[in-house]
Amino acid sequence: MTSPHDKTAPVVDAAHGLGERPSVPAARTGQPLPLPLPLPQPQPTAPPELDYNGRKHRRAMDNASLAEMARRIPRALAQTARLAWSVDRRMAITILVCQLLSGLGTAVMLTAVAEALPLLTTHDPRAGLAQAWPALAVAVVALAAGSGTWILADWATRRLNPKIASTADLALVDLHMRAELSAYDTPGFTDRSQAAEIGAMRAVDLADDAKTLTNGFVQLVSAATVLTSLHPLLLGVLLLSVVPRGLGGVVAARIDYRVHDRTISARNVRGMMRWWLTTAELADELRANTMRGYLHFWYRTMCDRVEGRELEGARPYLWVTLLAASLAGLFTLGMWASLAALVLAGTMTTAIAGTAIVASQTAGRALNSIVRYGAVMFHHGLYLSDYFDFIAEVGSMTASRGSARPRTPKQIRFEAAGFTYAGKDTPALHPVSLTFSRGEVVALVGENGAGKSTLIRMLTGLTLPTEGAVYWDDTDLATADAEAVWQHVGLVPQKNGHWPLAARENITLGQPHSHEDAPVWDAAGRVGMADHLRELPDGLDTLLARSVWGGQELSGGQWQRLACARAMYRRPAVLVLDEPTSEMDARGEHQIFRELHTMAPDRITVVVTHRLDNVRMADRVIVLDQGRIREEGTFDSLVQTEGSLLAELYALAQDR
Ligand SMILES: Nc1ncnc2c1ncn2[C@@H]1O[C@H](COP(=O)(O)OP(=O)(O)OP(=O)(O)O)[C@@H](O)[C@H]1O
Repeated sequence: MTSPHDKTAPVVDAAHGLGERPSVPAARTGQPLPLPLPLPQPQPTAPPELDYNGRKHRRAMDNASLAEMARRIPRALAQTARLAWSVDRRMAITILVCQLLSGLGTAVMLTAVAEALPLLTTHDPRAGLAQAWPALAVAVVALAAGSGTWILADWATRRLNPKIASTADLALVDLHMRAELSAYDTPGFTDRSQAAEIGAMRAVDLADDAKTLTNGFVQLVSAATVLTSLHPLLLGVLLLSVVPRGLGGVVAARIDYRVHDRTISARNVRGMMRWWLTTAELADELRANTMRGYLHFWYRTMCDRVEGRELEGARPYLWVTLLAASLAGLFTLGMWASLAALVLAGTMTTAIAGTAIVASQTAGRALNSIVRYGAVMFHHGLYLSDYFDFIAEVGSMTASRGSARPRTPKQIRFEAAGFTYAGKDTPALHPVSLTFSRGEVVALVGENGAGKSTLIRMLTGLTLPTEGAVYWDDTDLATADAEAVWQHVGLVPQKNGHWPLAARENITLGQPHSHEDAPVWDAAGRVGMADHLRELPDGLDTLLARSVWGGQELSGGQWQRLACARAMYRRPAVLVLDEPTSEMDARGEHQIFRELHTMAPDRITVVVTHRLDNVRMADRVIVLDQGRIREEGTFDSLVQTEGSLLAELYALAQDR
C-alpha cells in the first residue's frame, strides 16, 4: 500500500482522474508530478477543519494563567490521589512516604554539605577532610537514601499505573454498557464519551506525573528551608535565580500544548480515516470504486495540516526557551555576584555561599520538574475532569428502573404506549394499544422509518415509552429491573455484533454456559451452520476474527445465521428478530422461518421483515406507517383488502 508520506506516489489516478492535481499545502509543493495531467476537472475539496472535543481544552489552555494552573493542578493531584487510593492503598502510601523521605534526604544532604564545606576550606585540606568526613558521610548516605526512596517510589508507581488505567477504563466501558439507550441520544454524547476516554487513557501516566511533580515541590521546599536556615537572604537570592526559569518554562509549555491542541482534531480524524483506509473491510469498495486518489489526497492534506502546525510552533518555542535560558543565566550570574558581594562584605562565609550554589542547583532541577509536570498535570486535569463529569452524567443514566422481576410473560401489552426520541418533535411511534401473546408469531411490516425497531425496543424493555406503558403480564416495565426483563429476551438486531470470539462463545454469548456442547450444536443446526462450524480448523474453538492471527472470517449471511443461533440458544420467552435474514440466501431464510414456527408455542415471537413472502407464516401481521398502526390482521386478509399498504408493498415486491 502507498504510504501517505510516500513522496513518489501519484497524487491522482490518471486513468480515471480526479482532474487537476489537488491543491496541497505549501509543505508539499515543489514535488515533481509523476503523471501527465488530464483535462481540468473540478478540484477535490480539502477536508474541512473539524473541531473535535479538543476545542474546550484549547480554550482552557489559551486562558491558562498561572493562577488558573495553580487552581487546577491541586485538583488534578487530588483526583489522582483519590484514584490511587481506591485501587491500591499500600502503593499510594509507599509513594507518599517515599516523597517525604526523599525531601528529608535532600535537606539532610544540604545541611551536611553546609557543615562540611567550612571544614574543607581551611588551609590544611588533610586536617579539614579528617574533621569533615562524618558530615560528608552523612551527605553521601542522605544522597543514596534519597535515590533509594526515588527508586522505591518509581516501583510503587509502576504497580499503580496499570491499575489506575484499567480501573478508569473499566468504569467507563461498564457505564456505557449499563446506560439507558436514551443516553446515546443526548446531544454531544459521543464527543463527551471520547473526551472521557482520553481521560481514562491518560490515567496510565497520572501517578507517574503526579509523583514527579510532588517530588519537585518536596525538593524545592527542602532546598528553600535549608537555605533560609543558613542565611535569611539566601531565599530571596534563590527565588531570583529560579523565577525566570519557571516563567519561561510555563510559557514554553503553553506553546507546546497549544500546538498539541491545535492539531488534535486533525490527528483524531486522520486516525479514524487511517482505519478506514487500511482495513480489509473496505478494501474492495476503495479499489473497485477508484477512491484511492481522493482518499490519498485527503489523508495527505491532514498530514500536512498536522506537520504545518507543528512547524509553526517551533519558532516561538525556540525564542521563548532562548529568552528564558538567557534570563536564567543572567539571574544566576546575579545570584553569584550577590553571594560574592555578601562574602566580600563579610556577612557570609565562603562555605555558606558554596552551599547556596549547590542548593540552588537542586532547587533549579526541582523547579524544572514542577514547571514541566505542572503543565502536564494541568492538561491531564482537563481530561480527568471530563472523565469524572462523564462518569457522573452517565452514572445517573444507568438502567436502574425498579425492582420488579417479571416472570416469562404470557402476554405483552402496549397501553397507549408511544415514543419520541430526545430532540425530536414528532413521535417515532404514536401511542398504540397492542397485545402480543405466547404461542403467536407476529410480523411487523412497514416502510423505512415507520417505527418498527422503536416498537421492538419498547416491547423488550430496551427503552421505556415516553407516553403510556408497556406491561409484561401485570408488570409495568417502568417498574421492573431491566436485567431481569432481558433475561427472558432473545434479540436478533438489525446490526449484530461480529464478536471477535470463538465460534462457541459467539453462540453462547450472554448465557450461563454449560460444559456441554450439545445445545450449541443444536442451535447451530437450527440455522444451518453446523456443517460449516465443523469444517472450521478448530471447530467451535475457532476464533471468528480474520484480523487476529489464526482467526477465520464468515460471510455476511453466515454471521446473520450465527446471530439467529445465539438468540435460539437462549430459548427465550420473548424472541424478537429485526430483519434477521436480510443477507441470507433463500435456503437459510427458509430454514430460519421454519424454525421460528417450530419454536413458537413456548414463546412470544415477533419478526420485523421486508421480505414479504415470509410474512405469510406469521399468525398476525401489524403494518406500521409513519409511527402509526395502519393495518392489523392475517397476511391473506390484508393482502386481499382493497387499498391496504401491505397489498401495495407486496405487489411492489412481486413486480421487481
Ligand atoms: N436514536 C434515534 N434518535 C432519533 N431518531 C431516531 C432514532 N432511531 C430512530 N429514529 C427515528 O425514528 C423513526 C423510526 O425509526 P425506526 O428505526 O423505528 O424505523 P424502522 O421502521 O425500524 O425503519 P427501518 O425499516 O429502516 O429499519 C425514524 O424517523 C428515525 O429517523
